[in-house]
Amino acid sequence: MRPTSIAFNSSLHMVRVVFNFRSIIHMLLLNKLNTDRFRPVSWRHMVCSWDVFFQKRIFAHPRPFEGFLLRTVFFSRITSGRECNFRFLTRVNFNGSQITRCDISIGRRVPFCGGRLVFLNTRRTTFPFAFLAMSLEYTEIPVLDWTLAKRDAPAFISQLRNAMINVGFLYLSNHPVPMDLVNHVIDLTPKFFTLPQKVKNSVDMSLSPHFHGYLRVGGEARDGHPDTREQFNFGGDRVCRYVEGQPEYLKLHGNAPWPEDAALPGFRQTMLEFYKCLEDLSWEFTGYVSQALGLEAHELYSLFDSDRSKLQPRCKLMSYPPSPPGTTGIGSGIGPHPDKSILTYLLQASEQRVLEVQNHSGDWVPVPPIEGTFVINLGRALETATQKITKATIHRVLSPVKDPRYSIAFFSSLGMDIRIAEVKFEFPQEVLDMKKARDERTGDKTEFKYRDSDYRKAGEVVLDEKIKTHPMATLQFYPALFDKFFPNGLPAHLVAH
Ligand SMILES: O=C(O)CCC(=O)C(=O)O
Ligand SMILES: [Fe+2]
Repeated sequence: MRPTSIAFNSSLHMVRVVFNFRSIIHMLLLNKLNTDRFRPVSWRHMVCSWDVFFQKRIFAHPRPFEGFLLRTVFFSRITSGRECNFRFLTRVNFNGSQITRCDISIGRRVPFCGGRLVFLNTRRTTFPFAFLAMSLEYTEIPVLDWTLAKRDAPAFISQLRNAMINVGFLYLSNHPVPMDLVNHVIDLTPKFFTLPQKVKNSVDMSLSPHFHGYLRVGGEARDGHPDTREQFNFGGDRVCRYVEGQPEYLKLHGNAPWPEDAALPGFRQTMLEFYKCLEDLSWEFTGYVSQALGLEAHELYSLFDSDRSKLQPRCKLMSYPPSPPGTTGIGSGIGPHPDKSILTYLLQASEQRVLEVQNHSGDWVPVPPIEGTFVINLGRALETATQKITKATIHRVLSPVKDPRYSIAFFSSLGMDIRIAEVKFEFPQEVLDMKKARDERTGDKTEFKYRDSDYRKAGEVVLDEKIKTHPMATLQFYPALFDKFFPNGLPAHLVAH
C-alpha cells in the first residue's frame, strides 16, 4: 500500500504522511464494516474506499462543517486511464472553499477518467476530504440547430464534430420536415397500434419476404431477451429487384404489407410521405457528417450504393406498453444496444422520458423528448467506417410506467453491395487528435479491429440477421436458408404460437 503510484506534488509531501496514517486507520475500520464491497485492491482503491466511507459519515450530519475550521484546500491530481472498481461523488459543487452539495454513487466497473483529491487543512489536522471524480463526461445530449447549417456551415460542422466524436447522440432542431406532417405521424402511430389485433395480424411480418410489417410484443429478441414493444416496419415504395440467380439479399427490398386504407385512412400515404422527407434529410445530413469527419461532403456517400434508387432505408413505428412498478415479467422496452445503422433518426412521439444513452463513465443519460426535434445517433456501420473515430453509443428504452410510449425510427444503413472493410477514408490529423483525446480521457485502449462480417457484403449480413430473428418469414420465403439456420425446425416458442 505504498502511495508511490500517485504523483503527488512535492509541496503536498507533509499532507501525504498524514493522509497515509489516517487512511490506514480508516481502512481497518472500513474493512471491518464492509469487507466485500470496499476491500481495497490497490492504493488507488484504498483512497477511494476511505473517501466514500468518510464522506458518508460527514454528509450524514445535518450541518457537516460544524466544528471544522477550514483553512486550506489542496488538490492533487490522480492519473487517468485506469479502471476503478467503483465510482462515486458524481456531483460535487465547489463554491469557493465550501462544498455545497455532494452525492455519492457507487457504480459497477467503469473506466476511471481521472480525478482530484481534495485535502482539507483544518485547525486540528490535514486530511483527505474528498475525491472529485473528474469524469469529464457529458450528462446531456447536445442540441444542434439545422438552420445554423445554412447560416454558418463551419460552426454547425464544428458542433457536429464534437457531438459525433464525444457523444454519439444529438438532437436536431428546426429540421426541414414539415411540422404538420410530423404531427400527423405522431397522431397516426398510436392509432395503428390500437387497431384490432386481427387487422395488425393481417400485415404481420411473417407475410413479408422483405421483413416488413407488424411485429407483436416479444416478436424480436436481442441477445435472447425479447423486446417489450410492438412494431410496424416499412420502407419506401420499392419494386423488388430480385430475379432468379441474383443474390438473395436483393429480396430484402420491396413494399411493406399495409393495412387497408379503410382501417386507418391516410396511414400509408402519410407514413410514406414522412419516409420520403427523412430520406432527403438523412441524405443531406450525411454530407455534413462527412465534413464533420474532415472529409469532403460527398465522400461518405461511398457507404451507399452509387445508385440512390437502390437504397431502401428502414423505418419503424414502435409502441412500448406500460409496465407498472412491481410488475414482473416485463423488463425494459428495449435493452442496451448500439444501432447497426450508419445513422438513426428518431422521432419521440410521446412524452415519457424513457430513452437513455450510456456515457463513457457508465452513467445513463436521459434523452427526453424535445418538441420539434429528431434525435440522431451514430451506429455501428459508421463506427466501423471511421475505425472508431465515432462510436455507436449504447442506448436503451425503459418500459413506460403508465401509458404506452410511441416512437418512430428511420435507419440509414450501408448499401447492400458494400463491404465495409473495403471502404477506406483518410481523416485529417485534427479529427484523429480529437478521437485520441477522447480515448485518453475515457481510458479506452481498445484497438480497432474489423469483424469477419465487415468483409462480407452488407446485404448478406443483414439477410442473415433477419433470417435469425424472424424464422416464420424465413420458413415461408427462404426455405433453403431456413433449413440451414434452423436444422431442428421452428424454435419451440414459435411452434406454440
Ligand atoms: O424507441 C426508441 O426510442 C429507440 C429505439 C431504438 O433504439 C431502436 O429501435 O434501435
Ligand atoms: Fe437503437
